[in-house]
Amino acid sequence: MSMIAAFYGGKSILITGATGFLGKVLMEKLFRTSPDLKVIYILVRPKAGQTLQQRVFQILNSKLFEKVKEVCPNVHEKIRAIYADLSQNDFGISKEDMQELLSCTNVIFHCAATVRFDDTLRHAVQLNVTATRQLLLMASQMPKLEAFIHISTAYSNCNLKHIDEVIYPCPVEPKKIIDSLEWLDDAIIEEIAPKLIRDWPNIYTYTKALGEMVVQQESRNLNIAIIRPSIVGATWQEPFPGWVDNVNGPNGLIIAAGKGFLRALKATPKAVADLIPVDTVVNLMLAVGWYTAVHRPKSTLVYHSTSGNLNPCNWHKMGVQVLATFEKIPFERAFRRPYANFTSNNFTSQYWNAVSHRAPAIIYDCYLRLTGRKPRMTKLMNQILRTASMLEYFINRSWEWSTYNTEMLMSELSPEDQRVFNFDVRQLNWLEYIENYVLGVKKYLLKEDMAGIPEAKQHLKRLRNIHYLFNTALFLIVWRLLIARSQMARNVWFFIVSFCYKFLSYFRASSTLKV
Ligand SMILES: CCCCCCCCCCCCCCCCCCCCCCCCCC(=O)SCCNC(=O)CCNC(=O)[C@H](O)C(C)(C)COP(=O)(O)OP(=O)(O)OC[C@H]1O[C@@H](n2cnc3c(N)ncnc32)[C@H](O)[C@@H]1OP(=O)(O)O
Ligand SMILES: NC(=O)C1=CN([C@@H]2O[C@H](COP(=O)(O)OP(=O)(O)OC[C@H]3O[C@@H](n4cnc5c(N)ncnc54)[C@H](OP(=O)(O)O)[C@@H]3O)[C@@H](O)[C@H]2O)C=CC1
Repeated sequence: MSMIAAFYGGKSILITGATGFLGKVLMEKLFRTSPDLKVIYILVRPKAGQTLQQRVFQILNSKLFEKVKEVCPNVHEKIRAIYADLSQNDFGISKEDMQELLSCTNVIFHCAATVRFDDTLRHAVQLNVTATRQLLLMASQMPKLEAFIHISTAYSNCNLKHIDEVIYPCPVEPKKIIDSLEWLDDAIIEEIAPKLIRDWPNIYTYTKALGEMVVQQESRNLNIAIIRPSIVGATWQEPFPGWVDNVNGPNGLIIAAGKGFLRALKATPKAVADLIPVDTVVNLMLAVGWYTAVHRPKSTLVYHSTSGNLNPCNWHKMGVQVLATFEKIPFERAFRRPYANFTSNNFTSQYWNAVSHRAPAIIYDCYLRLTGRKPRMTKLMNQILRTASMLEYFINRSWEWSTYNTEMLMSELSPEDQRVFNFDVRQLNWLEYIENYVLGVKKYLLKEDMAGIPEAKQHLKRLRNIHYLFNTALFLIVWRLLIARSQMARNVWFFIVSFCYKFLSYFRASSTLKV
């Protein structure tokens, strides 16, 4: 019998960010392993014209929840969506709902955040810092609360090279920043933002570091733990391999590479690609929830959910495997044949951007214009290059995250729990994982049918022939121009032709002699 699964039985669990990538996988696993849990409260806002109920309905009827419906047929009754907008000071939760949350909640998983790297400082502080403080305040009024699990990121201290499982202080107190944002206007805030974030690469990682500090300062006598995942990728095993549902992190780049738009990346091939499967993160979260509630550690423990120091894989190996999978399982209607150049050199990267990205986009747009259609490739390419440049910081460096607490927790689990809530990334086979990942991107993000693979392969062959034809034509044109204009080129040309002629004559003569 799994102790962790039994712990969540009969519990009321509050999840923020349940409609996000991590949140959905967390709910799925909870329902599947502890179908006897009492209720999961999720804080949701209406979005894209959908009401809360429509959003929940859509999640529960997605492929991700297929297995859940078998083990927990009344899952609809066990999920209670509560209107909340975390960017409002009091979350906008109604009095009755708040009363119910305060009196019933046993465990909180705080996943909600803005994960955009380019968000405004005001919005990012509101969500990643102020909302965390507000939630902690709510938690302090919950008499039945047993554990509060805060999800941060392994990159919250990416200005350091070696990162321990401790909370590092930020140069400016979060409270001071929250207070000053109340009276400063937006223009001034954006002006001071670069000075505030100092050596953090973006507002996201900076505000996540502030969020951790808030957790430390406002923890009161709560049982709190912080989990820091690195780059969260598709599912490894559960509920099935390769599930993904957004274009964040590597996903968008895999699409761009598979469709042949992105053929070069400024990346350091030997740098560690610290990917961690989303189901591994979720298993750790549930184990931490149990451990924090049952063992009540004296201080706030931080757990790293990273792969680099236990089972490292570098960007080169990852890239090669991604490309190998594109060969076997190509994406449909590719713009060019997938190919990728990883270079850490600035000049080479600029060169590849010009030759492999911008030039083909301009040529294609000319073709669209000539055929009376609206040009769109340059715009799309600029968007991809902007995204790639925002991720560059993370693919050109390696970090060392210590994992003492995570390993300690692993050793505390019973063999059954180690199996059901497996977060031992040493067991991960990267080649198999990456293949399933790319397949998952094709199936669940691009919604492409496997039946289309022969046609996709045929299309890639056509692209290869066009590529050869184009290169040959280009070579001949350049050569023709050179010969017309330069005596030196003419001399080289005559030298090559006479050399070939002499070689052929010699070959013919020697074969006649043998006969
Ligand atoms: C020998 C060698 C062989 C080599 C072989 C090589 C083989 C080839 C290899 C192939 C690659 C394999 C390796 C990959 C490396 C991965 C590195 C990952 C590092 C991740 C580090 C993460 C660390 C931190 C982890 C964390 O802790 S947290 C979570 C991380 N947080 C994020 O990942 C948010 C980032 N994103 C944004 O911050 C915003 O996206 C923003 C970027 C500002 C744009 O912003 P904007 O321009 O406004 O654009 P959007 O409105 O967002 O989107 C506008 C349109 O672009 C689309 N689109 C959004 N995104 C992406 C995206 N990525 N990629 C592509 N498209 C995207 C969206 O669908 C929309 O399309 P549409 O709807 O218009 O059709
Ligand atoms: N993905 C990754 O690579 C990594 C993620 N993390 C951390 O994991 C956590 C979850 O990330 P992930 O699932 O990937 O992110 P997503 O962007 O997929 O999910 C974010 C969640 O936060 C919710 N949210 C955002 N703004 C509000 C708001 N104003 N009110 C209510 N809810 C809101 C979103 O709701 P809605 O659907 O309405 O937008 C969504 O449910 C975050 O804390 C992130 O920092 C850490 C490391 C890596």
